[in-house]
Amino acid sequence: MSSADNVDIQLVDVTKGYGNHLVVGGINLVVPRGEFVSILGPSGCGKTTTLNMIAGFHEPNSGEIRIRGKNQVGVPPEKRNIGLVFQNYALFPHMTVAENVAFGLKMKRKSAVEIEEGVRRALKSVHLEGYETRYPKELSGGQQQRTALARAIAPQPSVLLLDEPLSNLDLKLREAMRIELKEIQQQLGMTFVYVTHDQEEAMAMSDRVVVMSGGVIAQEGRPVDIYQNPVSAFVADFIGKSNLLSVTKTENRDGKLRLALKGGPTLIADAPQTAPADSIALCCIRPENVQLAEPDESRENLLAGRVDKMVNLGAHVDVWVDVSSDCTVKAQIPVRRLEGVTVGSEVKLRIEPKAVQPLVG
Ligand SMILES: Nc1ncnc2c1ncn2[C@@H]1O[C@H](COP(=O)(O)OP(=O)(O)OP(=O)(O)O)[C@@H](O)[C@H]1O
Repeated sequence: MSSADNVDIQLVDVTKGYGNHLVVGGINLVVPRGEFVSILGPSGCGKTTTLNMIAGFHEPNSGEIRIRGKNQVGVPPEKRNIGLVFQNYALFPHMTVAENVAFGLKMKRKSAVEIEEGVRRALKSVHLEGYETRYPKELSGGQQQRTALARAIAPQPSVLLLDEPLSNLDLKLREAMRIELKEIQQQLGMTFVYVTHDQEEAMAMSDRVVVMSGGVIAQEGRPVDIYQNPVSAFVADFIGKSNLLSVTKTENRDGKLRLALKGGPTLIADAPQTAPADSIALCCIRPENVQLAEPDESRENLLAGRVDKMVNLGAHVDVWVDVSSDCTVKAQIPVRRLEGVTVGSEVKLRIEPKAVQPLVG
């Protein structure tokens, strides 16, 4: 945990409800300075409500929101030293790019020289030098979003809050902007809190991902850790692709966790065990961690089965293998490894114990 003076945002037991509907159910979060944090979750899980409370548009029912150590409850948005880039936070159409970017600096009553310098610096950060005199309608979607970003960062806020800022852009531009946003954030060294329902976006840009479900934090951590060690079926399913296989019996023998899958086959799991053996109801295996074994291979964690379905996706093939009448495992196999394998083939799958993640139901 970072020391207190290195923390930009802290949420302490924050709750928010509308009528008797609790939409944020007691959130604790610490965002250190310079971190890119994504709040990720399905529609309605409370992401925007959480961001709006940090911004000051909504007050929490209970708990504290601290920015750089100071409780912000009761402090209006314009006094919070935050920048905002929201999907619907449109540019002023009657103002040029430079005037849009100057807006926040003017509100802060900066001098003409400071405004000019601030606009120049912000436009340089987002690679829009030369566009100063254009109007928003003369810009592409990506350029408009970069202008909105420049407008938000020009007053040099402590923290930038972004709510689905890329969702109106087409896929190609969205992917390009992900890389650009991350680079800009790193160059500025500014704290970014980014709300999205797009797990790829969150994984690609964030230092840390906070997964929300039903108004609470389901898991938080580095993208790689969340991907490799989801703590629940919800997180495993929401982040990336996964096999979620039913476990009928769990046994801890010789220091190894043995999971009996529905229909008979057993897998050994070598993953941090976060729950008692008898509460484990599922295991998560990522399809890319399932390999084709040699026919004569003999070792632990081999599953024999019959190919049920194959979908060729170019570089790899998704292969569904029935390993019992009640259990199908999906594997992602490089095309070159699949010679001679067709639907109906008998195959053997190999899954490393560290790729088997036990989960409670
Ligand atoms: N002003 C309001 N009055 C009543 N209910 C609200 C209000 N604002 C949000 N809600 C409810 O709170 C819940 C969380 O909404 P929120 O916008 O935070 O979700 P979200 O995770 O950001 O979803 P999305 O990705 O769809 O924007 C939803 O069930 C929503 O209907």
